[in-house]
Amino acid sequence: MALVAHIDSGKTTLTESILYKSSYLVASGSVDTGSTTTDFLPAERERGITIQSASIPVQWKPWLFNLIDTPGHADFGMEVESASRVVDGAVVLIDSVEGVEAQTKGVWRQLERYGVPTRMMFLNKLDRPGASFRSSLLSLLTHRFHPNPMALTLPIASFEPSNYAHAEPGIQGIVDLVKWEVWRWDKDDQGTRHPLPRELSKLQDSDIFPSGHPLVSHLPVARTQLLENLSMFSEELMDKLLTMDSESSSYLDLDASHILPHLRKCTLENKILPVVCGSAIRNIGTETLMNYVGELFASPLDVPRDDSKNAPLRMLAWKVGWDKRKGWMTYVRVYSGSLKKQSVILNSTRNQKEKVSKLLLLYASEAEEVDELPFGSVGVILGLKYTRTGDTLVSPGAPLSAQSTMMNIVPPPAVISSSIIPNSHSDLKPVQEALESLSRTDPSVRVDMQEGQILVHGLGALHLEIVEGRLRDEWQAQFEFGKRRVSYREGLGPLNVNDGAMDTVEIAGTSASVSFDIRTLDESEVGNPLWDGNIVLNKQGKPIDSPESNSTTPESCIAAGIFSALSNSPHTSLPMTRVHIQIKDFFKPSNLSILTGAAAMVLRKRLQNAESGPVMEPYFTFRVTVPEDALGQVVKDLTEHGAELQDLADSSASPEGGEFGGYPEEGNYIPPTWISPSAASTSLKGSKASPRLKRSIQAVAPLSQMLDYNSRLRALSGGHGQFEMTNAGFRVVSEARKTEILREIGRA
Ligand SMILES: Nc1nc2c(ncn2[C@@H]2O[C@H](COP(=O)(O)OP(=O)(O)OP(=O)(O)O)[C@@H](O)[C@H]2O)c(=O)[nH]1
Repeated sequence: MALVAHIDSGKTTLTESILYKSSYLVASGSVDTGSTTTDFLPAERERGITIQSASIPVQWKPWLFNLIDTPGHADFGMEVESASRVVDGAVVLIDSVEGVEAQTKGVWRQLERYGVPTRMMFLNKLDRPGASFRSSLLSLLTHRFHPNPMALTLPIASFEPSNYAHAEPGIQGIVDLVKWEVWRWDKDDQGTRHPLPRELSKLQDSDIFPSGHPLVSHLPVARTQLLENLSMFSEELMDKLLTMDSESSSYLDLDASHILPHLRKCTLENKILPVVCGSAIRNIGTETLMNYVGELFASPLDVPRDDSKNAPLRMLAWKVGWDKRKGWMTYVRVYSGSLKKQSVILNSTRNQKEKVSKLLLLYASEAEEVDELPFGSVGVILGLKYTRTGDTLVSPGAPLSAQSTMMNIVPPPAVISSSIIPNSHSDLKPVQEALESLSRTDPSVRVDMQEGQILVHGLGALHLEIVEGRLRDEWQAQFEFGKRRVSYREGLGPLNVNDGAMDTVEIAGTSASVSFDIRTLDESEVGNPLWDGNIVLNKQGKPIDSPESNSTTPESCIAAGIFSALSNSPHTSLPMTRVHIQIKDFFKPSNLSILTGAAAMVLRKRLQNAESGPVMEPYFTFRVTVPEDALGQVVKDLTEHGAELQDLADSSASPEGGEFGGYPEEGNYIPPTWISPSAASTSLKGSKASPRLKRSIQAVAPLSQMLDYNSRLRALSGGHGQFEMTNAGFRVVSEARKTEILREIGRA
């Protein structure tokens, strides 16, 4: 199970709270004092952000979870990508002051891409002034997360009725609408549980809510709506409700045991999106969340796979780490069979045998050595030398059918690069080795040589900063970092040559022949705008994912040549993207290894003969929040830097459901605004222009124009502006901009 969300939504804080509640920690740590369990890299503790995802086994009641805390910053998106590939469930956190944010959508897309079977939303930070349960729930509809978000719990802002009238912010308790109980936190972080009466009259007289408390009359309405909405997806529940009298009982006497099986089925079938709430920092709502994760999420047994405990061993390496003392650490999820220590396994992606030395279960930075990793577990293998993220591992004797590789984990595109200059000649080799090791632990870091210079490519400016720090701290490399440069791409230009002709080249006296079909990818084949790459197919039309380090078949040798030629266009030396190539035919030479060079030469010649293609540059979506009085200046600066404005909003305005493009509110229970009274107080502010009122702007801009945006925004807003950015994909540039780019890279 993974916790995923936009940066700063509280994932690490919630992880601490879960560990604390599951008795793993004596007292929960804090990101604000740098004492958390999962953020253990020095850079994570210094900055209070998660950079690498950490996996911890957690025993919660009868359930055993592997909890993965992932980074929220888009620059570390590779970690979410890998986690999404291996989990059966994800809890998506939302900061209830902000609602759905840019990266919430980013991680949601990643969960969808890998088909994570079960998901739940946790509306966090309800203790904060300005938090709104209603607006956050509505933002799930407006942003089209799910047509049926279903609130299973509601926040109790206060047990004192008059606080609702005076718009006192906060959260003191939670109502569980399914289990029909109230959780109450007085001062400490231990909540007490109180079952609610099953009869309306008793509910009104109960001593849980003092008389006049607005929730007393609202809760039966909320439960009735929840059950009626759920019954739309379950005939059995509907039949049951029809036999009950909703007027007199409001379905209050229906026990949770009659509701949970329907909730679980609808969650597994993705018909509803369960929503719970709380405040991670105060340990409010953690237990209810974990109970629902246990009760509703898919277990490895629910997910339809033909694998099982007794099937042959099959694992996916979802992350590779490096530790000074332990060496290479390969994080795996065991999909079938079980793995014993001191055994030999086969990396079926690379066709390479590997020796397992030790097996570990990790508790963030602490490790426990075990003899076996059973089916369903997430653990670490020590001793593997060749395995990389995304590789499939099986037992060497496994039947061929079990050796097929699983869906690969594809790193998001690199958009920024920097040159690395070793301090002296003797530092060159250690720097290269450090880079090789680092890119093995983080496949979203790519390294190449261009005109004698080492270039390191990453997902954003912060990513490169972390790379720089890790090279120095973890590998003690001695180097200087050059100027950061945006990464550009070239597409395929019109082809001039006779398509598909067999080209023969001679290398070292041996001749080899290859032919390809080449074309530009269609829009429909690109699919996700963030996708960046080429499609290479073998003769039978099967995709070849990435160049293998030690190619053994003629076609993998040819593919290695294709990838090498595409990494560097003959026109601009930029990497080529969105090219579709199929190997059409080849003549196998006596020496296989020359096929790689031959394929690269043939392809390069074809590309040279083609006209030069469109140049593309990375665009980012910027969400900028500034005081009203700085708005004009900030907008002007954005437009001057080539940004396209998408949205201007009063940042305190709550998104209304049913907005253009959103899912309709009908058929959903949407609580009233007063449920979180602090939100009511915020919306009373009105929209009169005031220098304190914050406004937010959303714009899409070329990254190249925004590298110094941090300092620019500081100057424009007197230090009161904030922004966040997410990758919006590569876009084709105008002819004028192409000339500028070619000049910048020294090709004009
Ligand atoms: N008021 C309030 N603050 C919270 C809550 N949960 C987390 N925070 C604070 O929000 C900030 C971010 O919390 P983190 O737990 O680091 O968030 P994160 O989502 O793990 O952040 P990244 O991993 O960097 O994406 C910290 O200052 C926390 O103390 C909450 O429930 N209420």
